[in-house]
Amino acid sequence: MTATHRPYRSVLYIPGSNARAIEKARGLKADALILDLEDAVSPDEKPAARARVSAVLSEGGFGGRTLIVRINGLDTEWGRADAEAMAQAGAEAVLLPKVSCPAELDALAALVPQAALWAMMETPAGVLNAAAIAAHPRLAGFVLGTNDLAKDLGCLHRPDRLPLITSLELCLLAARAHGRICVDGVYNAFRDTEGLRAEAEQGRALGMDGKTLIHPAQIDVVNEVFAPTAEEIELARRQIAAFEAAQAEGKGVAVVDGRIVENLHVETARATLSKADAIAALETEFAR
Ligand SMILES: CC(C)(COP(=O)(O)OP(=O)(O)OC[C@H]1O[C@@H](n2cnc3c(N)ncnc32)[C@H](O)[C@@H]1OP(=O)(O)O)[C@@H](O)C(=O)NCCC(=O)NCCSC(=O)C[C@H](O)C(=O)O
Ligand SMILES: [Mg+2]
Repeated sequence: MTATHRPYRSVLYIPGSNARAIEKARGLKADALILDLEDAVSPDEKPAARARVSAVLSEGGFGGRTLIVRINGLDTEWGRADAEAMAQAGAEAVLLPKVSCPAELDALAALVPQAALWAMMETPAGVLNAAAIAAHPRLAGFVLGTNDLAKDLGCLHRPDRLPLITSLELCLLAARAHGRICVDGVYNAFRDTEGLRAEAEQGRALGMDGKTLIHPAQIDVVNEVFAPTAEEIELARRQIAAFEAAQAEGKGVAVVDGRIVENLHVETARATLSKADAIAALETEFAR
């Protein structure tokens, strides 16, 4: 699976300092894992966490899950050593926090020549430069950092996320304009399943590929919310079949359930089926 065809419904942060959580993650049904060296790791623990994450990457054992390492910013005392260690360990993907302009990705790209780059979108400057950041040739995707963003904006954490909507949309627009993945921010109240579901549904409605998570209890809900439903899959199949039948009769438009189906709808239908297939393939790997 290529980076853009992998599912990113559930993207779980794991503190790089927490050996038990890392071990547990090998059996969790998260589509992707972020091994964190930044905010989840205290300054005292950072060198040991870096060494642990390097060792964990060499050991493997994570099946088809995408492994992303969030390093410290390159303007911190740890960032450069993190990046060099991840290059040495052959990390497949590296996530840079608080990206504010593409030049920061250039600096990272030079340090990790083998890795796909991911950018945390979590500062006002970063959001305003989202299009230029998304255009970076090595970028795989955005991860929204809604806690840092709320801090810098000075906005309230509201269930409807109204103060963040413009930023979420700007990042999505930029990501989609350049064919990048866009993963929503975390829901902090990790034992509040209904609150998580509501926020995940909002993210899916906006167009996010998935949601970042902080606790295993959050995985099942977002896997469900960000997967095509059985009804969506069945509708997609009928739309494709009806459009192909219409085309065979020389028509450019079909009608399904009283709604028109044109080639653009068929593109969406095919994307739905391909996402469902990618999820099924990954879930087969989870079951091994
Ligand atoms: C939030 C937690 C501190 C809660 O931890 P804990 O009290 O240990 O939870 P539980 O006892 O319920 O844990 C049950 C078992 O699950 C394992 N566990 C817990 N969390 C994880 C995890 N993230 N990944 C894998 N496994 C996990 C425990 O080890 C228990 O296992 P077992 O003993 O075998 O039963 C904790 O969940 C936590 O630290 N979460 C991650 C926090 C984090 O990564 N924060 C930084 C990322 S969010 C961020 O930075 C936001 C962004 O930048 C922004 O700006 O918005
Ligand atoms: Mg942050």
